[in-house]
Amino acid sequence: MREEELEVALKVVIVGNGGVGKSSMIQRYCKGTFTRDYKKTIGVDFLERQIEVDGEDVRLMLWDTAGQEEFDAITKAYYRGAQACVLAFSTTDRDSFEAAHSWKLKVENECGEIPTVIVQNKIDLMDHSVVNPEEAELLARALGCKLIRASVKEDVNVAAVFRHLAARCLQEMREPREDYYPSPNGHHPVTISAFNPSHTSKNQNGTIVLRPNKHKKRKNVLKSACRLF
Ligand SMILES: Nc1nc2c(ncn2[C@@H]2O[C@H](COP(=O)(O)OP(=O)(O)OP(=O)(O)O)[C@@H](O)[C@H]2O)c(=O)[nH]1
Repeated sequence: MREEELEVALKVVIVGNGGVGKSSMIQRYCKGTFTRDYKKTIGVDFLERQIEVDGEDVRLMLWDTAGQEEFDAITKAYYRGAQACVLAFSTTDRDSFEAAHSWKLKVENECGEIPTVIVQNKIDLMDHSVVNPEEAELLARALGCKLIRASVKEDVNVAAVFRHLAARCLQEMREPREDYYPSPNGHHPVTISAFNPSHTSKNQNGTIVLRPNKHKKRKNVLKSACRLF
């Protein structure tokens, strides 16, 4: 298998206060549907979608986590092993905007620094906005993240969020290429996946599963994973 045939699987967590549109975003992106009903997420949910980025197949595994605090203890266990994060707040919910810092910290505590996009959702309701544009930009700058304004309802910029994250992750994976050690028999790994949390292993199909250690920076995780081969 040649290097350019690597398949990449990325675990992405979607976080943010209850009602900001996390489940809707994943449904929109993976199923192309939108519903006006609000059914709060209990614990976590999961959907996936395959896309092509820079000629590479990328499998995005999207973890929808409950925004309500009552589920905090359950959801944070599911952050582990995530390689990218969508941090969402709602245009019409001031609390959700102000909670962004603490969501960022919660994810950082479990995953270290991972590529994160801040999504200001519900921009179709801009007339009722409680967050001014400069504030949103300041927040993104303070957290060192890209800000994307989106409307899941109108399907504006939803795909852009996931495409951006996938591209960032691919870029990070390519960075340590000079440290990439081929296996003793000269074969390269078939698949790189970050689906499972903690440490690195190879499954029966020859798929390489990256299992980042808690608090470990992703780049280092990738480096050590590559060194195994
Ligand atoms: N107007 C508008 N409504 C939206 C948009 N996205 C989601 N909604 C609505 O917002 C409500 C909450 O959406 P959910 O996707 O359930 O929110 P959530 O963040 O998953 O909530 P929890 O499961 O409690 O964490 C639903 O009634 C959606 O229809 C949007 O872009 N515009």
